[in-house]
Amino acid sequence: MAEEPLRIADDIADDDDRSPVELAPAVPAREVFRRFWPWVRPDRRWLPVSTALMVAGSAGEVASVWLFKNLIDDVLVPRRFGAFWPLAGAMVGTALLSALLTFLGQYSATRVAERFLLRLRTEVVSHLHTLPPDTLRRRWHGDVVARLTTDIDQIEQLVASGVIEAASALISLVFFAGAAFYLSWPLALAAFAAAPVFWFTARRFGARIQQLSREARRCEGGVTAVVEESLANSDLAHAYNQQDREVERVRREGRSLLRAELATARVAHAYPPLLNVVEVIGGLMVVGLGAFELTRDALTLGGLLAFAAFLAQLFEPAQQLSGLATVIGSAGAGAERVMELLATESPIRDRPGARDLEAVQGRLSCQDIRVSYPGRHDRPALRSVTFDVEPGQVLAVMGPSGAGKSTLAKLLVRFMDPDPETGAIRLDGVDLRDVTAASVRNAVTLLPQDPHLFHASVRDNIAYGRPEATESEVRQAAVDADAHDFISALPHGYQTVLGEDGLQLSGGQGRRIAIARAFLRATPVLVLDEPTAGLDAPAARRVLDPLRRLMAGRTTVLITHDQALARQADLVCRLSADGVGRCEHPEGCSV
Ligand SMILES: Nc1ncnc2c1ncn2[C@@H]1O[C@H](COP(=O)(O)OP(=O)(O)OP(=O)(O)O)[C@@H](O)[C@H]1O
Repeated sequence: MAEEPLRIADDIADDDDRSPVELAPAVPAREVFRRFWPWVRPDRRWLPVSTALMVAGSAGEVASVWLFKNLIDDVLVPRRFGAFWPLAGAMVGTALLSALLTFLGQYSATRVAERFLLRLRTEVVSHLHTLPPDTLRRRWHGDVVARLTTDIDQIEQLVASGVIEAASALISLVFFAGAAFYLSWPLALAAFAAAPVFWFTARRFGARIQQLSREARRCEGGVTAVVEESLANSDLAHAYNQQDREVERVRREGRSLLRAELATARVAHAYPPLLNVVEVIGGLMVVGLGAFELTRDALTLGGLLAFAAFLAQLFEPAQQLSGLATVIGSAGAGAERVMELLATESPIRDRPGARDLEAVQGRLSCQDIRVSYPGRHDRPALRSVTFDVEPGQVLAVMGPSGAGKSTLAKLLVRFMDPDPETGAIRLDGVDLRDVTAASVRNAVTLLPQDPHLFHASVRDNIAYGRPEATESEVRQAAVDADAHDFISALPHGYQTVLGEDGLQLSGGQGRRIAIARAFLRATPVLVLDEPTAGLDAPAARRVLDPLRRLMAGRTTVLITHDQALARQADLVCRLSADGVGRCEHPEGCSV
């Protein structure tokens, strides 16, 4: 599902030279509004308020220009200085009021825009967190980050600030145009002859910009993804002397982005100067006609200058409105990518009416399950796996690489479910598919190989699964995990922020933090995925003691390659290379 839009586009691309983005369907503005309006809705009352304030600011500008006309006609031309002071006072007052209203309008528009961004970004992130890790891993993280930043920004520029700007530009346009017509309708008609040219160019340019900016956004996602992956694997790049290759990878993606951005810039930056040419021609026509009107006394000098000022003011909202085509184009491109993220569904969904698992004892059974990854139904990762583990017993799971051990761990925390129409995994006799995934995860703690340390204090890292834990509970968990001594020796003890000032823990210390985290959760079932893998013998020994304490009295599924560790288990499940499970007592008698 997640990959679908690109896959479809790739298929088409086989017999077409255009890029996938050019071929993917554009999202029309109406659809962008329909999909993203719910995140604007809580602030919808502010849209007219911001628009009204900005329009009032524009009205103030109209009034200022009108006062300027009076200044010329009543003070400068007749050389009557007496009328200057009241006019000057009125002009300053109007300018101040107009500045205040414009400020308030723009501030409230920014507030609406930022609150929209906050809501939508949080919603997309919360949707991403409904997806199991495998579904997320299938995507480039950098590309997801680009969708959460640039693409969401572009949607905002249409559905929140775009609405306010368009409405206030439209109303300002009416104000300035009304004032211009009031001053001299023949001049105004001449000036407005340029309007169809604006409209036509806006449409042509808008469509092209939409197409180009979609390609640019796709390339930007690629750059972010490669930079992120490259930095995340920097130790490998250094160790294998592949830094230049990593730089080249980023440069290659960057070149595609450069090409796409330049193509967009050629169109987007050609547009305003072209409009300026139209503006100059329109202005000259007005001056020529204005001079004619002056000679036949149909217009005063102040009137002509005020007219020119209105016209200049009018071009800004006109340009804003025609720039809307660009905004619509970019928002359509961003919307397509964000909608695709939101449409990615989790393969793990609670059944309607699924209840919570409660008061779990820890009797774990697995009956003849088969498990396949998406698109690999012909080659199941696990099949015919059966075992029964009583509360408090330890089941060691062994098997060669690729046999399906980690897949079994994923099933036990419901990152995946067994294939439909096959057996079930039961906890205290309840099929895990019949209860909520959250309650399964409340009963089962997974200790993955990677301790997953966050850039946060040691205390917060330990309390990750129970943020409300008291300081003494956190400390006790660290003591139980044999981590208290090295934590106390850190510069700020439990408040030391990991990763800050280059502070890294050793592999064994990291594991013990993770064990402390598991102690604090204190669930009846544990899944340990190769808890000593990657550690040297002394570090592994330091991890084993706290692990034994952790496992005591808890049903434990222990994935391991270590024969010595497996011998201490109550049961052993051996998975063959093709994912078939066979269970036995450690001594070799079949269960
Ligand atoms: N996300 C995935 N998508 C598709 N196939 C997968 C995925 N994860 C694992 N597999 C496949 O499922 C099979 C079992 O993988 P799994 O990771 O469970 O093996 P394992 O026994 O844990 O291996 P190892 O000891 O090397 O960690 C392998 O053939 C693997 O290629």
